Amino acid sequence: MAEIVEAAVAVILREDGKVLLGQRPEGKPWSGWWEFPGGKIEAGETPFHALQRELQEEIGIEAEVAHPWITRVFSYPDRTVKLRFFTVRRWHREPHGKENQQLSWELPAAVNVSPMLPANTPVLDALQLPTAYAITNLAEMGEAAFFAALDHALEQGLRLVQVREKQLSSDELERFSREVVRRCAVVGARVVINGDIELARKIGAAGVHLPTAQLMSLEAKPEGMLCGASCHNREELERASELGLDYALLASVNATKTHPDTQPLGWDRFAELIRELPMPVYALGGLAKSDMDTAWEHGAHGVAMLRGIWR
Ligand SMILES: Nc1nc2c([nH]c(=O)n2[C@H]2C[C@H](O)[C@@H](COP(=O)(O)OP(=O)(O)OP(=O)(O)O)O2)c(=O)[nH]1
Repeated sequence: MAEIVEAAVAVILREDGKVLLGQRPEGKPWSGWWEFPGGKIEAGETPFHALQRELQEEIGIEAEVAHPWITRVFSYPDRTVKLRFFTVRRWHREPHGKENQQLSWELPAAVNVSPMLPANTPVLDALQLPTAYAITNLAEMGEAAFFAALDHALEQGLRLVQVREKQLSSDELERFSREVVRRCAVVGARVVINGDIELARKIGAAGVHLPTAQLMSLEAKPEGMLCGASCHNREELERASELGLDYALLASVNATKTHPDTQPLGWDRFAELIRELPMPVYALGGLAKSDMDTAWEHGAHGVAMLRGIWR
């Protein structure tokens, strides 16, 4: 079996949404290709220490905090790499190329430098998922209050919404979903439809969100659309990873009104369950935007909300 190289890699995120990319210097394999700053984890080093050392050596910064994010395994012709990604939102000093390499701040949705190391393409897709994820709550709010809250949340920056309204007839669901898609499109927000791949395609939604039963029975990820799933345990998360889904929701972090009898996971169990997964995972269950930092600290991509977002 080919050697497995483990690396610690930093997604350094600026407040304007841009991430820092660097060009691999002369003399290294794949020189000239663009990558996230980082490098090999040496014997005896933790991933976090390797990250700090590489950031210091390559770009002269110190991460103030670095949160574990996703872990991706990729096979190059000569080696397999296991890339442990961290997000870094606060750091000390200004990054500069200490190895004479070019650096560039880029929007994940519109990267202007190339070529990118091939392992990183899905990572740029994952970075286009916003950190706040909303689930519709028409059932409890009624249409007028819901649409007012949706418009307000979109104005405040919401960019990803799941339509989940199990009480509606199929006609009502189509009508409601079309209206959500229409309002979201105005600001470029994406919509996923719970459980209905056909409806998602028919109305031009960005994708579909699979309830757990559908996740476990589906044989392949639906093509050409954003696709996530609801998970409650490691087995379901691994299924989502095998299918190559774009994200997962893991519930329930706290006790919720919708599922009062379910034993909540709590943050430590949440962090344990999502370790080393290749796709971003949102924390769900009794959470609000104010829980974002705690979610990041525990490895989540962000927070999914059914009630907390509409207040
Ligand atoms: N740093 C980094 N490495 C990546 C990324 N994507 C990706 O496939 N890789 C691969 C390239 C390498 O095979 C491996 C990381 O090793 P590296 O060559 O950057 O590590 P290093 O700086 O410690 O290298 P070296 O001087 O010891 O040769 O992971 C990425 O975004 N950043």
